[in-house]
Amino acid sequence: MSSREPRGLSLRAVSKSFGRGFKTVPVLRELDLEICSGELVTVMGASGGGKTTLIRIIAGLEQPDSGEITLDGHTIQPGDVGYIFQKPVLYPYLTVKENILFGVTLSRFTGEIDVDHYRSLLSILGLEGLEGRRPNELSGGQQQRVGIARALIRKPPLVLFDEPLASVDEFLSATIRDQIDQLHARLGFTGLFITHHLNEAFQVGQRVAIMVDGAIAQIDSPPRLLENPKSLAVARLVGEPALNVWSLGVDGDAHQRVVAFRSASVHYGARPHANSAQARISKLRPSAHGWLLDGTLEDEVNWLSSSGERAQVQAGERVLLFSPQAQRQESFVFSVLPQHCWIFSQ
Ligand SMILES: Nc1ncnc2c1ncn2[C@@H]1O[C@H](COP(=O)(O)OP(=O)(O)OP(=O)(O)O)[C@@H](O)[C@H]1O
Repeated sequence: MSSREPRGLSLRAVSKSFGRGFKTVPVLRELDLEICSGELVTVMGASGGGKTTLIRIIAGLEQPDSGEITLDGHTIQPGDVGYIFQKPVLYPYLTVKENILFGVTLSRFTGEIDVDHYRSLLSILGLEGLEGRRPNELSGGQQQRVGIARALIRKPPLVLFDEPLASVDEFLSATIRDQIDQLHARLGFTGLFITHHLNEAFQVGQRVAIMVDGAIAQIDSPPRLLENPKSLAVARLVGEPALNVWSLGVDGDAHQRVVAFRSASVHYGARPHANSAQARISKLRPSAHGWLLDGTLEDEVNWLSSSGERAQVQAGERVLLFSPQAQRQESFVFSVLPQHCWIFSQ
């Protein structure tokens, strides 16, 4: 491999549509993604957005219509990939040990069984003592961990996780996430973990790729995604606590402009400030993460950047939102923390 060839997983302009003629549905649209060698990245996106299609294509289970996919500069071979399915696919008549070792004993992957590696997988995944059981004698979470051990037994350089925690509760999910992190630190594989849960996306791996309309809209660390989403679609997907989106009308280029802010950043009882924008609240709706506010801005001057494009409200600047009740109850005033407030043109 020449020094100019990329290390890690590289996807360039990968496209995929399903169906034919008028019924063609584009699922991936010239998707680009670069993952460093040894990095674990989560891909988060809405349900039905194409995440499973993406990793099936990387694994060679589905063919792309166009685009290029390489691992460390080479075409990916079946033996390069460990695949963890949403629902573990275990052989019902084989024991836990036989299921885990199945891949090593297959003739095309013939190799020595690394007993130390096998033992460390059992230990990290909490499967010790269960080796003689069959899948129907295991809980769903234990079956999923057997599936993870089976995918990792050959130490593949690339590991693909297809929403493996979708059907376990949050407590167990947190335990398995921690085990996946330990395995990644120990084995150093390049990994892609797909999910539509924000918690999972933020707690597994180093960076999160946000998938919107069949492409990666932004790839960043969790704090950067929270503080500086590049578009309204990204802000909505990382929008727990709930995101309020208000129209600011149309700009000079006929783009719709909106201001978006998180409910959790709304504070009550703040004092008016010289650098404030005012708004009337027309409706308050409760959500699990705070109030969702419908309203109209009365003074938007301080919300605009000098270029008139998307801007984050300046640090130290206060944005005040007055509720209709304020006229009757003088102290009913909201303020929004500026670092959780953005302007988008779309
Ligand atoms: N083999 C197929 N034939 C036709 N359409 C398909 C096929 N596989 C997937 N699709 C469609 O492609 C779209 C993306 O599906 P995909 O399973 O990749 O999404 P996803 O993001 O993984 O969803 P989820 O999070 O709900 O699992 C869906 O509209 C789905 O119906």
